Amino acid sequence: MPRVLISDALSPAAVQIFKDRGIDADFQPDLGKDRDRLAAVIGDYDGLAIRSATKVTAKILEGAVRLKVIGRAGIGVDNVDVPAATGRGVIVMNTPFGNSITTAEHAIAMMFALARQIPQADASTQAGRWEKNRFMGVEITAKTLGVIGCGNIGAIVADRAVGLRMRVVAYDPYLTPERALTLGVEKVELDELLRRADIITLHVPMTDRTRNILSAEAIARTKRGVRIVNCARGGLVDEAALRAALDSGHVAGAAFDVFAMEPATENPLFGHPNVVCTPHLGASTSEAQENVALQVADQMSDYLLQGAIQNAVNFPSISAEEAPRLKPFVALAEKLGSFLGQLTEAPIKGIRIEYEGAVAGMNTRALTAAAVTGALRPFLQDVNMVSAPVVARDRGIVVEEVKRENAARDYESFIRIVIDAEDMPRHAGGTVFQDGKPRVTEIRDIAVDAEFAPHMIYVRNADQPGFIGRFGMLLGEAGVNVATFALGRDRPGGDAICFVAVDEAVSPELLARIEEIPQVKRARAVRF
Ligand SMILES: NC(=O)c1ccc[n+]([C@@H]2O[C@H](COP(=O)([O-])OP(=O)(O)OC[C@H]3O[C@@H](n4cnc5c(N)ncnc54)[C@H](O)[C@@H]3O)[C@@H](O)[C@H]2O)c1
Ligand SMILES: O=C(O)[C@H](O)COP(=O)(O)O
Repeated sequence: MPRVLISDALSPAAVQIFKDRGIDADFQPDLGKDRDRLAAVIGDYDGLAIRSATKVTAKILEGAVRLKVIGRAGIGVDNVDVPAATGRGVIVMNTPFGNSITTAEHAIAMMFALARQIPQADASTQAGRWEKNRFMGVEITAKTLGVIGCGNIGAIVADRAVGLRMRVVAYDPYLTPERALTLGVEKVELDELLRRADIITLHVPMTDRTRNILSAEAIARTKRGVRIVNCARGGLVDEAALRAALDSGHVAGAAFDVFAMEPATENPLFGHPNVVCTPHLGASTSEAQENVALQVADQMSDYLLQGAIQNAVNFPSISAEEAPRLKPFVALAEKLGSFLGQLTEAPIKGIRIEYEGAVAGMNTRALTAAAVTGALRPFLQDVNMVSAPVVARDRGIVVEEVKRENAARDYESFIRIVIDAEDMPRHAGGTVFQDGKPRVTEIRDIAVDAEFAPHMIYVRNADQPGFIGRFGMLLGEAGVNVATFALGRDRPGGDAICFVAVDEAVSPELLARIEEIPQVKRARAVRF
């Protein structure tokens, strides 16, 4: 039974989903904050379910020997070292929509809190001071809201702001004019947004390009009296520069839910009278937490139990309906890749995967990842479908896909793999029959028909009489039982191949004796 560790404060609904799906879920909501303890136990789990409090570093992943999937019950995966996870073959998935409305509502609430100084007025009133003249607010209506990042959350904020009769300008290089029109927002460049906005709200992910997007220089270009809301990520705004701009009165107020350092116990913004802070509460409603917990538990279970992949940030999706149909072709691609990889002795320069017929319309990215996995595994034991494309890229191996939807052969689907190594190119092809079993149907342009078996012998020989008898005799003398025997040749008396499944591992001595048969050019033991 797969084991999942829940190391953050996910809704307990997730535990029930895992249990119902037959997965052992260990609910330890405070464990994620203790990196040493997490590192000590992570090796026992197949899945890790987190929110933002668990930092999954490369060091923690070093001990994650069983880990197959990290599920983020939420949106941002910047607390996960995704390249390190990918390198170890671990899927990282999130729930990209489950908390969007809730977070957008928090941003709107923060905007109102700033405009009417509600937290400050509340504190003053409850302290017994009736300071009616101290808290003079501003109206939201007809003000210009500048939305930086108009994706899922930014678009909801924009929609709500239009409903509040605000003018909305948005800076997002990926926002299409059609989408802007639908949302009722004006698409502008960042400079124009900074110049025009009365309130700025950030909704971009944290990337190298967005880090410090509101730098000291950018803040200096904003309208005097601007208010700034950040419910996206700490580090998007230069906090020290913002504090200086608040102190000088250039910025009238700031409402922050996220901080450069979290948990934020100290921060340059703290203590300023026009600052409102919440402790990363953007996603914290019962509705959003139930959404993301249920979704992440289902997604993780689908992957651990069926191989279905949804919302992975480091692998293409494979739907639950698609997974069973894809499975035999994944096996075929991996086995063909493995066959050629086992024959390859020189460094691999390129891997080309050709898809013909119905398979060309399937999820070929997953199949290609499987083929590359097979090809690399003879050299790198730990590689899997998640890590293989990255491992190949890092080694300068060019991976290429060719698709022909019209089947050129007798098969409904055909996969051919060509491995270009420094010594020579090698290729083999195969298909999946009705029985769901992958078969190799072509090796070196020679037609053959063989199933894959755990132990096989591959022989290249001259098509001359006497070979099969001697070969069979050697196997018999060595006590090796033959399970299946497939032969092929390019023409009578030409090049021939022989692909034989045997019941046990083949010794190097037996292979050497096979290679001594006069017709044999090459004999190799291969395993699947
Ligand atoms: N405070 C919270 O609790 C909370 C909750 C949920 C999400 N978030 C954060 O909110 C942010 C937005 O989430 P989302 O779901 O809307 O993401 P999203 O991917 O749907 O939208 C992000 C948008 O930013 C745009 N973008 C990317 N780079 C940009 C750049 N350099 N300049 C301008 N725009 C750029 C993208 O085109 C995209 O439209 C993320 O950082 C997420 O982690 C915070
Ligand atoms: O990216 C997110 O989904 C938010 O930052 C929410 O984080 P949380 O799950 O830790 O509240």
